Amino acid sequence: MSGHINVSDVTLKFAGKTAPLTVLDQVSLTLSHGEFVVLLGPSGCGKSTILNLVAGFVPPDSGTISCNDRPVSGPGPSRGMVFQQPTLFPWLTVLDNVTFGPRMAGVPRPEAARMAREWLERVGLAGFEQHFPWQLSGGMKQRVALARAWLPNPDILLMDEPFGALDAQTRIMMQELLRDAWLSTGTTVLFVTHDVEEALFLADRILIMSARPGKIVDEVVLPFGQSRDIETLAQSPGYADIKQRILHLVRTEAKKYINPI
Ligand SMILES: Nc1ncnc2c1ncn2[C@@H]1O[C@H](COP(=O)(O)OP(=O)(O)OP(=O)(O)O)[C@@H](O)[C@H]1O
Repeated sequence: MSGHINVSDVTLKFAGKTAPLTVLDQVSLTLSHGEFVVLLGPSGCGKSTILNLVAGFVPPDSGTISCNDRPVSGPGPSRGMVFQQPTLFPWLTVLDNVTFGPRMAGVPRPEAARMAREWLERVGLAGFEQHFPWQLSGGMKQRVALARAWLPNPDILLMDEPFGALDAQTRIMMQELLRDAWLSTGTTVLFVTHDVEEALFLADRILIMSARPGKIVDEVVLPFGQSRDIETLAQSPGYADIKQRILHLVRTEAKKYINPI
């Protein structure tokens, strides 16, 4: 099925100083087509590693990962990735950055440019096609990264704290932009953040991870519906209780780093 992610019993170890470091311990999670799922958990618990596994950048030591019912054996165009740093090519214009992937995949330049202009307009960058990355603010660069990730129409977007480096106001605008784009495309999104309010605005479902070795320890399904207003969401019934529950879960796990059991 398109946009479906299945991570089953995945364990991953990295080489440590003296012994292998178990980063993920029998992690399982499933995302349905079009779902927006946020991973929350203490620093170092393996959130980015889960994205890297689903992206196909690293293989698991054991367990299986499949997307669209096919085993993941490497990166592929059905899975886009957005990082905290926008990683644009500094020597290419905005338009050439956004069309780079499709052009490499053989899409004719005029067709790639037409699609890129559509996406640049959607992310509020019409008129900036010929600018270079150094002429853009951090938020504008991240808009370019969003347009670039969405242009090939991926089934799945993997987002690793994409707004973590932005100021509070820009961050809110980017969250609204992302939610609108997600609602209109139906792309499945797996999103990593440390920000509980960001998770509450964006997600259908929040998965809470334990301290390392990472496991999924809890799941919160958000009852706020599709239509969310970032200014008034906090007044929704249940918001304060859900936020408190999530903060408690995340803080409990984070404290295990400070006071390991
Ligand atoms: N390539 C690697 N080689 C060795 N260790 C690694 C590698 N990548 C990640 N790690 C270790 O694996 C653990 C999990 O890293 P990961 O980046 O997935 O955590 P995270 O939950 O995303 O953290 P943060 O929230 O701080 O970004 C960390 O202890 C990290 O040092």
